[in-house]
Amino acid sequence: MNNWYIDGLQKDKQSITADWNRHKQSLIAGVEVREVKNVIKSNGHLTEIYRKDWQLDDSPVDQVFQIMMQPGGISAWHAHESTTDRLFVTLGTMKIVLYDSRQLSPTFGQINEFLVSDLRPQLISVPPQVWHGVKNISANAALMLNLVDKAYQYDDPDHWRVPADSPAIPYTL
Ligand SMILES: Cc1cn([C@H]2C[C@H](O)[C@@H](COP(=O)(O)OP(=O)(O)O[C@H]3O[C@@H](C)C(=O)[C@@H](O)[C@H]3O)O2)c(=O)[nH]c1=O
Repeated sequence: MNNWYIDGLQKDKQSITADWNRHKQSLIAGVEVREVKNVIKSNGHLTEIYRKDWQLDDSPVDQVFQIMMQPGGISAWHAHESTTDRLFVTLGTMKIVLYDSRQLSPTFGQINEFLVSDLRPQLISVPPQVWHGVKNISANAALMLNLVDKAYQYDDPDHWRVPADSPAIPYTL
């Protein structure tokens, strides 16, 4: 009997698996995710960030840079014609959202949403031409590394943007 139902109620769908992995979201074509476990040490912990032998993608690491984001800070939407980003949150918790606008892609129109944190580290490889946006959902400043396969070209940045509230991307950060 559901005589206790009220307007607008919704039943939860599965969000997590029995071993605490996020219920499978099918990845946008070309996106790779590598979950990393923190190695607890007597004086803190150690976290691997990138290894070539993880074979996440075929391209090298040409540059590594770090972004510090204020609490609640949003940096969106970005895309690169030929550069692969590999995003790794080293401090805090960030929401990383991807959108596939590639018309010939098998995952055209798809959104991927990741909650990434130093508590549960992940390396996310974002292929070229996939839109991405990030939001610091922590109460403190967050740090994110980007390990790119083509170093930043000061005189000709491989960087396209649309505003964070662009109706062209069906997601509100
Ligand atoms: C990437 C980069 C930027 N810059 C300069 C350019 C600019 O004046 C300033 C800020 O750079 P951006 O506008 O690219 O930063 P931002 O808008 O925060 O974009 C960054 O955010 C994330 C989510 C991405 O995906 C990245 O590709 C990255 O470019 O720093 C460098 O000097 N060296 C670099 O390697």
